[in-house]
Amino acid sequence: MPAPVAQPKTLYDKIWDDHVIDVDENGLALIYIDRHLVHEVTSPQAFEGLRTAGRPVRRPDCTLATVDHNIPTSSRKNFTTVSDFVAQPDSRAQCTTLEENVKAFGLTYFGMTDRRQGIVHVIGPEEGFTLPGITCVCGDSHTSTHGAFGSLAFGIGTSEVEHVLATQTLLQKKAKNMRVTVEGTLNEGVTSKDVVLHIIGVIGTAGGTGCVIEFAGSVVRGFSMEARMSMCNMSIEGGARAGMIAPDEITFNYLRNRPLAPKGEVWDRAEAYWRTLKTDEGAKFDVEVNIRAEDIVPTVTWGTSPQDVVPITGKVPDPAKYSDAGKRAGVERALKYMGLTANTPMEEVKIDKVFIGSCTNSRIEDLRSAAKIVLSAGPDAHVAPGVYAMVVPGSGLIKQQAEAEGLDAVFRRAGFDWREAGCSMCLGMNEDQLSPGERCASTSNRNFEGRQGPGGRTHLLSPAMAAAAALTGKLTDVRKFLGADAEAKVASGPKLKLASPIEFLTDPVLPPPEPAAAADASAPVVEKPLPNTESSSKVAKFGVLKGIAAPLHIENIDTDMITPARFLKVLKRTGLKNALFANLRFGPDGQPTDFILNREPYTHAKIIVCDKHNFGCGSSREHAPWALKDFGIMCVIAPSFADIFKNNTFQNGMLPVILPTEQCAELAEEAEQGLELEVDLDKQEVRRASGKPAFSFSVDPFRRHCLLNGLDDIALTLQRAEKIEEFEARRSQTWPWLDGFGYKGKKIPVSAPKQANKMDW
Ligand SMILES: CC(C)[C@H](C(=O)O)[C@@H](O)C(=O)O
Ligand code: SF4
Repeated sequence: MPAPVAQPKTLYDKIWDDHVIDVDENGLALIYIDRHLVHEVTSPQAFEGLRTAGRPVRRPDCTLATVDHNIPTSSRKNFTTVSDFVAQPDSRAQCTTLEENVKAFGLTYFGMTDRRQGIVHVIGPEEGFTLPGITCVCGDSHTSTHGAFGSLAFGIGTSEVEHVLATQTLLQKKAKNMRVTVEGTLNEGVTSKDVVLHIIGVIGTAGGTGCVIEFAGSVVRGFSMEARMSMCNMSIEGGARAGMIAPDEITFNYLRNRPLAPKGEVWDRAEAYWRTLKTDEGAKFDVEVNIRAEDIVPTVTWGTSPQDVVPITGKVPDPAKYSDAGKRAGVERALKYMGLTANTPMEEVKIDKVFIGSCTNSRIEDLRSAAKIVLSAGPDAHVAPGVYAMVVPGSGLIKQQAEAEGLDAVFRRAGFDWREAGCSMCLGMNEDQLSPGERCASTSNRNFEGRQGPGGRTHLLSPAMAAAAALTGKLTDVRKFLGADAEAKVASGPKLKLASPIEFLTDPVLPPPEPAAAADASAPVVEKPLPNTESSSKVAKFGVLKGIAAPLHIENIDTDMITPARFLKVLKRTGLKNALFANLRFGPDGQPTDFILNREPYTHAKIIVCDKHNFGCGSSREHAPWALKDFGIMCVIAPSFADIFKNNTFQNGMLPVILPTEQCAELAEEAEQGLELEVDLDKQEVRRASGKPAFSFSVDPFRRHCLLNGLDDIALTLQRAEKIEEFEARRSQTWPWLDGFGYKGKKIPVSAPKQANKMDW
């Protein structure tokens, strides 16, 4: 008999197949996780869960933690301890809690006195912790960034963080394959940020829902790793949990000699494997999108969703031109929030602040490209009067490299504020925030209502465009700063010395730990690798839910809207009742508005019915379902959900129900009349008080089983310990470089040997 012909596979298929430990009859797979990044906001409840259940972290060698979201970006010159330095009590509590947890569980941690500290999605690649062919997760939606290395990287909620800490695995259904190909030649002034904003404008914020996107084509192949990271970073803004790019020479050159990348013979073996990681000829994609590079011009957003993009040469859209009433209402709402008038040329939009930073655009090339614009405006270039512009490098090492190159001096001389590494004004969990009504040109990734501070208005753009806006005081076509004249000014400006990042990655790396190494002695109870298979967290059973349903008619309800950033500073899963839709429910004076959940009978709502798509998009914050639950809402009915949010609701014993838009609209209408609904999970139907026929829905069989019986995922997974161990043995044989090694136990001082005089710590 002839041997069966192997089906051509996509890059995603290959990585997926290499990580499946076990699959059930419904296609739910248990997959192994190679790399886990941890930060202070989404981990406290997960560590608490481990403690309560007496479980250790299964693979400290594959886990890396840092603080980024909450920390101040002011000078650390007088830094002594986190407790002294972080003034805001809730932020401080999250930072010190992470410090206690990494100590107790024996994890590698880049804290605030470590120059490797930085945004979690910047430090992973920088250190070589992120590698091709791996699975990589973090309690953060922009984990998609790491897909730029040809890895399967995606954000998870806090319950899943706990699952990974305890088991180094996750339960996943395979996603669909989507390919976005960008071919042609890019126009002058167009960067990967413009490309990805353009793509999101084409596919929409739900375009990639349920998919893993592979970015392909000559334009993507020509991009540096930094540019690729900016693209994959924003896959989540296109609805896809993960985006990826096949590894190639550019990837290998970036990784070679990084502290945590394999070395010597192991590198050769790894590289040979990495070279097989590309989509086979003839492999099938469920969705294909083709983009012409020539169609892209420098791009900005005008509204409150990342899909609200427009070329900088364009105008604020006119709601009157939308025939669909729902779309028209959406545009009107966004323009009102943004304080914009229809048909205003984008270049006439004045700004108050500029933010150059975030996990999308805070890497060395981003800073270089912004600095080049400043230089191209000549020696007298200065931030426009009345504008405040800040530059926040993505990590301490990037800051150091930028200072060695002289970029900080370029920015400072022109009146930019040069800060310390962190998430900063991307989401304003620290002091770096917009005031109500302020308008910001921002290199970050989200322009949701209130994203950079309540009432703040965000326009997303590239670092070069942000620098141009800072100098003119309004959104500006960066091409005005390009050309021969500009080049001449750059050439006659201060001489910048291009440095290699490797010069700064000089910290010693420890050898791999012994195979069975457990967490250090101060860790709680760590005897056996998989000790507790008893159900620990008592998830309440979901049977029939009867009650008032609150109708919502908003498209793309994002998790920033459900739970604004200032409420993420909790250490528990509870206490979030007032966080729910806080910016809509309470006015600036703190008084309740007439938002639906403040009105009777909806103050007692147990269900939300939304008749618009993409409920729960954006951030992976599990605080969104926690806030809903605290309010008393255990079920959300909508035509579609963002993937991470949907998962997070299940993890909390809540039920997301998907029904066709017309049925949601019918239910919303009954909800408007104050009629109750009855959601029956066992029968999978929604019954109506109006007596009209019930609507049927379907839920993944495993999720349904867990909800009906109140089962805990972690305990169920730990029952498969033997299979996990078998996989790990095979993994050590086949991909030995994946058994982590690194800095554990070594504290690296902030001052660098070479640039000590240049540091501002
Ligand atoms: C805090 C975290 C859960 C969140 C995310 O998942 O994206 C944050 O990084 C954000 O950008 O909103
Ligand atoms: S999107 Fe912003 S807040 Fe979220 S990880 Fe990136 S920099 Fe931090």
